[in-house]
Amino acid sequence: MVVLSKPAFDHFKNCTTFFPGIPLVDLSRPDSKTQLVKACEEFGFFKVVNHGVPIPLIKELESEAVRFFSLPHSDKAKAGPPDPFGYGDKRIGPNGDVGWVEYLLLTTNTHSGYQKFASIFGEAAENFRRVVNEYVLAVRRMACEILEMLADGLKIQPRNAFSKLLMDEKSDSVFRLNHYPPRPQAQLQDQSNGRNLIGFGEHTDPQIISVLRSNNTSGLQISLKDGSWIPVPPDQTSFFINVGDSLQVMTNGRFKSVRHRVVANSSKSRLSMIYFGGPPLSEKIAPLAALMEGEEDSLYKEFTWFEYKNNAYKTRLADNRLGLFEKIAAS
Ligand SMILES: C=C1C[C@]23C[C@@]1(O)CC[C@H]2[C@@]12CC[C@H](O)[C@@](C)(C(=O)O1)[C@H]2[C@@H]3C(=O)O
Ligand SMILES: O=C(O)CCC(=O)C(=O)O
Ligand SMILES: [Fe+2]
Repeated sequence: MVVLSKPAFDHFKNCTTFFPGIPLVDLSRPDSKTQLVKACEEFGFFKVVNHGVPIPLIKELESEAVRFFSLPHSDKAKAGPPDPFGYGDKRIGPNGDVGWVEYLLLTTNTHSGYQKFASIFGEAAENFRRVVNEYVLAVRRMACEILEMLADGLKIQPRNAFSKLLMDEKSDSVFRLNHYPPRPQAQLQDQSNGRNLIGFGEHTDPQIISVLRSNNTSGLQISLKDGSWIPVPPDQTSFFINVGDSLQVMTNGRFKSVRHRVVANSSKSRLSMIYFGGPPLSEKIAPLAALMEGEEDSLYKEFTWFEYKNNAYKTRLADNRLGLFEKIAAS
């Protein structure tokens, strides 16, 4: 007889639909575009292998991040508070969200995110900046390939309809390093309340696409349509891809932006690095005409990425940010 641990039992008890597992897409396979479309429609989330991002580059960035987060708190705090860029500790965003996490948030299209960093960390910042830049270029290339395969899979012309927004020199993309310290010993011992320590509260990402890589510590979970939470087994040599709110709108709801969160229940620290590929601020976010069938209406009112982002920063993490822009209000 198979005996499930309590968390595993609770997980299956709460699931009302059969979940076949996190979709895995091998980007080198000829049929990957079909699998990508299916994963974006069903979950808005999938894992990719054969991604072409060099493992030594990933490891180099990880070492830099570990070095930064190992500094005394008073040193790291000099690169904060986040405005929204810079070093942050526990507070996420401007509206009262907190998590068991410290982070560094950087913009990828100007050097402004590094300015306070550089003035504090001197030469060490230079190497850090070089590695972040190389890494961001590599993951952006992969994100663009995925977006082009998705355009092919959806039979959209031109195939760079999505990816050109990330390649635009004014693309408003963001890069984030999250460090979740090990759960405090006292809470590890107190298993009786069974409560999760929230590392990063549930939310959807506002941008087009997010590319996440973590070390081998678990914690990330995605929400299925029935509201159940599925743990994502970590894999440090693969990437996890999220559909963001903007891609949901551009596909008129065909692709779903996935709700996700991080629980920090581990005795090991979790380190994640996420590239959020966004459009230029002036870009109009609307369903692509090539995708609209027959008399199909847009599910969303028109807005620019500037308007969406501006509103996002007035919301709490768990809020449904797309609700305000839906033509028929969400129930
Ligand atoms: C609570 C917040 C943090 C966030 C801005 C917001 O007001 C709502 C969206 C949040 C989010 C989630 C995905 C990314 O981590 C992020 C950088 C983003 O673009 O939107 C964060 C924002 C943040 O941490 O500044
Ligand atoms: O750190 C993680 O694994 C995910 C964090 C996340 O979802 C985010 O920063 O938007
Ligand atoms: Fe996220």
